[in-house]
Amino acid sequence: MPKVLISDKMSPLAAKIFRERGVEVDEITGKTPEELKAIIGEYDGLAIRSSTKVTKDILAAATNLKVIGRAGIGVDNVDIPAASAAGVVVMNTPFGNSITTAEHAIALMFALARQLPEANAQTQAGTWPKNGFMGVEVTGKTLGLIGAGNIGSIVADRALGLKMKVVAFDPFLSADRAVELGIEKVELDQLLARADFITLHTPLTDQTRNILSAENLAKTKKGVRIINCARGGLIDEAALKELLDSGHIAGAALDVFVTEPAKEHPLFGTPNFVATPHLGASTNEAQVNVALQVAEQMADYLVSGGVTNALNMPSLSAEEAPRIRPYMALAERLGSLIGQLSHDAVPRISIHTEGAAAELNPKPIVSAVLAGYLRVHSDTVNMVNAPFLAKERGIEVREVRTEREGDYHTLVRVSVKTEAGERSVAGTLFGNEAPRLIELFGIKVEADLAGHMLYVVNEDAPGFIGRIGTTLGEAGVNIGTFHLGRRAAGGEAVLLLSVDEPVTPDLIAKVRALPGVKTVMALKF
Ligand SMILES: NC(=O)C1=CN([C@@H]2O[C@H](COP(=O)(O)OP(=O)(O)OC[C@H]3O[C@@H](n4cnc5c(N)ncnc54)[C@H](O)[C@@H]3O)[C@@H](O)[C@H]2O)C=CC1
Ligand SMILES: O=C(O)C(=O)COP(=O)(O)O
Repeated sequence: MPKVLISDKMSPLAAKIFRERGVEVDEITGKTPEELKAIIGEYDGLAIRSSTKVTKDILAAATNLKVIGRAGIGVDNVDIPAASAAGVVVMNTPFGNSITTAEHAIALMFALARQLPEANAQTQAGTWPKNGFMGVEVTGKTLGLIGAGNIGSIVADRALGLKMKVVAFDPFLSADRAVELGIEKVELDQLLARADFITLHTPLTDQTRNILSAENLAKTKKGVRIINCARGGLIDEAALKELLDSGHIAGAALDVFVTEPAKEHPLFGTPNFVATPHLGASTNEAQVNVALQVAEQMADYLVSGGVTNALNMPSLSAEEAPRIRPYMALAERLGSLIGQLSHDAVPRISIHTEGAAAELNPKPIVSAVLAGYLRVHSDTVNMVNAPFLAKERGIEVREVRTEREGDYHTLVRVSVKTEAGERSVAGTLFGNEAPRLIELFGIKVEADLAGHMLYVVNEDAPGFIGRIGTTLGEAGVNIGTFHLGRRAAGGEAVLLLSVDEPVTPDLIAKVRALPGVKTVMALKF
């Protein structure tokens, strides 16, 4: 039974779902990295929020780990390249807490506009500060959105409802989408110059880190109010403090900090500064959504191999899975075959799908080819880390699709670039599910690729088949299937035999000694 560790506070529904789906679950929160390292080796799955940091070091100790599930959106606390290299799928729940987080941004905007936290504190302290808190209306003001994805678009919708004007900087926002959202797409400098309120809704990446740098903060309109419910690290906190102190920035509300938990901070106590402890996603509704979703997704993967919302692997929906799985098996065997037959590193692998195969999502097929190819040289390769490893090894991966059918209703061809030129193998599915090799280096040969096999290239000449049968018989090796192909009568011929036991070096030597044999190799699928 697969076993999952929930290492951050999560709705009890997550554990309930895991158990219902036949997954054993432990809930152990608040561990230090060292403590987590000591126990992570026992688990197949790790369910987290933002507190657990899944570093390279933790992953190195996670010898059984197959999936990390983030009950939330941001995955900057997970070393995704290291997880990919270790073959661990990383999933998140991209929509479950977006409304809640957008609402928090709007709440913080009002908190700033009317200085609610300080007015509340002073009122309850008994000073009745009626004249101390002059606010601003949001109606008619310009809201500058940095990042107009899921959360940013919801914030925009709510802000338009509040009669604000919304301008957005997001290089990936299309003009059509901006029109659909009723917002104006602008460059960052324009946003900085025009916005009365600025709210951030991008992930933390190398491109977004410090997007509100000291230099950019200095370009903002005097009296601007800034809200960050996305990630610490997007704003230069020291520059923010200076500009709040100088009065250039009229207010700032941060839900997220460069270092969390932020138990002390130079900004604390600054007038017009509002802080919440990373509460963006903390509503009953959002936490139920993300807990249910993460547990379902992780259980799907651990129990049946379904992949949803993975950040380092192509998704495979429940509808797609039955159609695409036989292709993945075919693709993996073709990748493995060409890997076993090519001795040198290849600079390029091309995957060509034709006919019915070309209508499918190509990503799982490509990943399966690469996994089959690379696994020849490493036991730790799988569908998750194969594209990553191929990139690391400098292998260019090309994908070509031809929807028109050729000789076969459906076909997958894998070609590698070698010093001797392009070499390719091709296969099809019989009855839409049984993988069959149909072509090997330009020679038509129809074969199952399964179990232990012997691959022989020889000169096509009478008597050869008898001699090879005798050689194997004398060695006590039972032949399962026998497949033949040749370029032309009397030319080069290919023989693929499946045998019941591993092919020994001794048997290879005996076959190699037969007249007319050019190449002999043991293959394994
Ligand atoms: N405070 C909290 O508790 C929560 C924080 N978050 C944070 O909010 C972030 C955004 O979430 P979603 O809207 O769901 O993500 P999303 O992926 O739907 O949207 C992000 C947007 O940022 C844009 N973007 C990327 N690079 C950019 C750049 N250099 N400049 C401007 N825009 C850029 C993207 O094009 C995209 O439209 C998450 O990555 C997470 O870090 C999410 C949930 C809760
Ligand atoms: O979903 C996100 O990206 C969040 O930042 C929410 O974080 P949390 O799950 O509340 O620790």
